[in-house]
Amino acid sequence: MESAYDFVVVGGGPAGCALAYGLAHSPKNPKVLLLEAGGRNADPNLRVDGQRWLTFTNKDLNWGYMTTPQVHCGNRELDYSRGLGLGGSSAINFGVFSIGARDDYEEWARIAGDDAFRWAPVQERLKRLETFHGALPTGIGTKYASPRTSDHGSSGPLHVGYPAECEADLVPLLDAFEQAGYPLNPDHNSGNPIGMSLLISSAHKGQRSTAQDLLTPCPENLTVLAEAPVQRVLLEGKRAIGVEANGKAYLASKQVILAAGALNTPRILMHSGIGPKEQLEQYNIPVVHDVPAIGQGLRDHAFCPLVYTRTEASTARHGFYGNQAAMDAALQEWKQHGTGPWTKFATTMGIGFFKLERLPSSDEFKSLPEEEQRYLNSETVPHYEIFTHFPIHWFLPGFRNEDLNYSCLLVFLYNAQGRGTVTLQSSDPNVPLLFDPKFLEHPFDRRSAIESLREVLRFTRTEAYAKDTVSTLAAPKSDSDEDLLEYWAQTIGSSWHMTGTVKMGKPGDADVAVDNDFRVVGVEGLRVADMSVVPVLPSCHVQAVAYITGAICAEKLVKDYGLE
Ligand SMILES: Cc1cc2nc3c(=O)[nH]c(=O)nc-3n(C[C@H](O)[C@H](O)[C@H](O)COP(=O)(O)OP(=O)(O)OC[C@H]3O[C@@H](n4cnc5c(N)ncnc54)[C@H](O)[C@@H]3O)c2cc1C
Repeated sequence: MESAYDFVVVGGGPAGCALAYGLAHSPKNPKVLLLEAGGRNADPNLRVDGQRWLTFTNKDLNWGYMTTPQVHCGNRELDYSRGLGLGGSSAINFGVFSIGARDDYEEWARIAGDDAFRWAPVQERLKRLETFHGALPTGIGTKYASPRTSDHGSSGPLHVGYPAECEADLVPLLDAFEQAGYPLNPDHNSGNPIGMSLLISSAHKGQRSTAQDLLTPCPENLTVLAEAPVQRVLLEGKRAIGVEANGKAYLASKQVILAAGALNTPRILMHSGIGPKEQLEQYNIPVVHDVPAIGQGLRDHAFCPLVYTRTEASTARHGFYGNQAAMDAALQEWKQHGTGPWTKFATTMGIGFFKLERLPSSDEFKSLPEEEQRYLNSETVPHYEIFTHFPIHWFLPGFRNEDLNYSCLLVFLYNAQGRGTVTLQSSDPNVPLLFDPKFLEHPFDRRSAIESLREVLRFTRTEAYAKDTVSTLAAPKSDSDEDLLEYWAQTIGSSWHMTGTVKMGKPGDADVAVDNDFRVVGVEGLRVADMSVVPVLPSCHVQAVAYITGAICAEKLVKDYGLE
């Protein structure tokens, strides 16, 4: 059978779209097919900036995954959402656009043995990806944000930046952090995220940006097929020749690249006979190549909330969220003009990345491998994150109208040392894998959780913050180790930053599934380019890393096939 395409890309998330974009726009115009399991996501009303927190509740746009019961989190099964449809998880995510620490990329380059992943070339690629809108929201001075033009792009397909307006209590809160000893950082996307910053979002002029924006306009040599869930890779011996989606074959003369995300790419590989031999045999899947690492290196960030009601004078949230008519009118305004309160409330917040002074002297830290200690001690790698203004009233069942003047601080647990798994549970390729992130299983993760929450509690008790607090809605009973850990266990959520299930590394390393050219070990013509391969857990909300992953893979393919 003749191949209609040079490249077949599976999955239309940030990585898949960046990859298809890079290939299709290369000078020799190769024929590229992008297959996406979900729909086209064409409805502009899914892009309301202030409603970015709710899109994932739309069942048609979400694979609807849950974790297995988390042993260290009260055996709770946690939401493990993944985006379904063009844009992938970027179409349902919360719009935080953060790129991480330059030392993350230096570490990636070290692990992979390839300078392509170092910070300097990565920053140049990020600049090509974005159009950064750096005008500050009304009332925000350059003290709070002053990004340098040289750190940002001005003509990429993804529009990111600050909104035109922000909530009344944002500046006072940033001031409170500064007064409490947390330094301000003028730009969390400069390569050094340490400090408290004004959030940059994947949104512009009240409208969310998603990976779909990379496909618009769509070049003639790129074919995008929606509603095409791929079940397996088609192989001749150990060479990939195409993929099968709902009984139809799509052949690639050059390469098949899987970009179905960290939870679904391993599923396609395993059902193609590529993965841990014992698991495949247990489900009667003929083994093509035994790759024990596939599905073994799952990492993720987790978070927990602190919530306080605040004085009426300090926030305007009740007046908006407590008034359905005001929200409906605001939606009409957004639909007609793209402006109004839905472009202001919960569209920018404070985002802070910090070191924990006490962590490096803990036994749990000192027990880590030396390389990991060195990485965690490097200048730009934070130990935890604080995120302000999260609209938690939408997520806490029974949240009372009268409590809507509140402040919510999220504490994010970084650098998880636990390694979770994604494993087969059926021989049917349409059945999801089992997802076990093993939250709080590793002693370091528990120590880090305790110390970060203790630190944020300390902040809430400082005069600068506490003066506007009326009552506590959600917080640990005390700051003893036991109470802090128990609070994490009862309130923990995934940040949906799943990473590392088809890990990249140097061939021969036991935990490696792809080499630094994204090639699946032991199989020809097959690459993986999405968050599955990333061998570090980046110090950020990771969509930017997914875009970069797709972009780097495209660059390497363009070079390999002489498409420049
Ligand atoms: C609720 C939520 C909130 C988040 N918030 C943020 C945030 O604020 N900021 C941030 O940076 N990150 C956030 N993330 C994470 C971020 O969106 C993801 O890390 C990123 O989108 C991953 O990109 P990816 O390309 O690897 O995979 P995905 O975005 O998951 O894309 C994979 C694509 O492949 C498709 N696919 C899967 N299986 C198949 C198949 N068999 N055949 C064909 N297609 C298939 C999927 O439908 C999907 O479109 C959030 C994620 C979620 C779910």
